[in-house]
Amino acid sequence: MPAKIPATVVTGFLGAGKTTLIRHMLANANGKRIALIINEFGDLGVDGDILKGCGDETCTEDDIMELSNGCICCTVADDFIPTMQKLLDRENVPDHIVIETSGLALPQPLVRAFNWPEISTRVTVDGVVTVVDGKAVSEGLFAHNVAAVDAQRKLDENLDHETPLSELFEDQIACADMIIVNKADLLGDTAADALVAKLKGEARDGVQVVRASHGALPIDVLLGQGIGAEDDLANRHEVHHHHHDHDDDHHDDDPKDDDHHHHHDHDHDAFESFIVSRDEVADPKAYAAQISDVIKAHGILRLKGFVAVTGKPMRLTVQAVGPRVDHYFDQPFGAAPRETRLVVIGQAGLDRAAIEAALCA
Ligand SMILES: Nc1nc2c(ncn2[C@@H]2O[C@H](COP(=O)(O)OP(=O)(O)OP(=O)(O)O)[C@@H](O)[C@H]2O)c(=O)[nH]1
Repeated sequence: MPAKIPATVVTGFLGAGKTTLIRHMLANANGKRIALIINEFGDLGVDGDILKGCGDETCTEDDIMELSNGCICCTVADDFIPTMQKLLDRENVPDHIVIETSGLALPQPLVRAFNWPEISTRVTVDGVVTVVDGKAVSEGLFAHNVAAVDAQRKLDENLDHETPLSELFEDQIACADMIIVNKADLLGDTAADALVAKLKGEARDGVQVVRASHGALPIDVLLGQGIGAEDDLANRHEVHHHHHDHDDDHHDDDPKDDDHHHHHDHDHDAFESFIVSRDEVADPKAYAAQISDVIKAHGILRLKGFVAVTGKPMRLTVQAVGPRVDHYFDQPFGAAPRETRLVVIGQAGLDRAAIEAALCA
């Protein structure tokens, strides 16, 4: 039987730096043929576009597959498994598969999907890499947004009850084989070391915790862990499910049963996303400041997309994680329509009309 193809799952909260890390990895692939599967939250394929537009010969459009919007654990049969099969049936099979989950995904259901008979004999989970926004986490947040997290806490009657954000974060840590404390450039050495030590204490035994800036890590550190995570699910507790569902002892490896069982254990409605379109923008710097104000006023967790700037053939890529807004011209619009489109992601209950109005002003 041919050796199984290794697949690495890259997970981590919204804006932690998953796409940046993958981009660095592709640019330094040393001839390894890597196929990518991307699962984004929000209908606008920003991460896919950024990766396809990066110009590295190692990431051609052919090697990037996007899962349709949605929660992986509920679309395994319709979306993930067929996508994997397509990839595995190619003549030119990849050396390695990298899967970027949405920042709001629980990694466990995805790892569990590797036990489905349709793919279990042909691929294995090489390892789960969890990217952490070091700056946000060392400030006591898992998203760089005090207002949103505080608002959520206030809604909680029982102080001990975890917020959906911290549940996600804990699940992503509990499933990790390697934790990347990213954005180390924004932390002092002392704070970075303290966070590494703290996460080492929280992670399972033997989990590596490493620091990085802009996801710059050697490919040999990230890939080739050889863990076989799908055989080790029982050790990757889903914090949320254990605490809140005491009848749940279904942590065996029957994938279909488990998938069904978890179908609605987590609340998809806890988060929402929509796209805002507008006409051209005159001044990129002023518009970035405007976006930052809107984010603060409305507790938006993540905002990203492309902006058409008057007189510029290049598109302006906008990336906001909490109130910190990055913007840069990355490439010409090319065949894509010359328009401004931004995806807004936040906890449910965003004031869409007001946000649209403020972003279009
Ligand atoms: N200062 C700093 N910024 C970073 C670093 N890594 C990523 N960023 C920036 O953080 C923003 C989000 O990075 P992405 O790589 O898109 O994050 P992501 O985890 O893929 O985001 P989602 O897919 O939306 O969950 C971008 O503006 C990046 O340039 C880092 O190490 N340091």
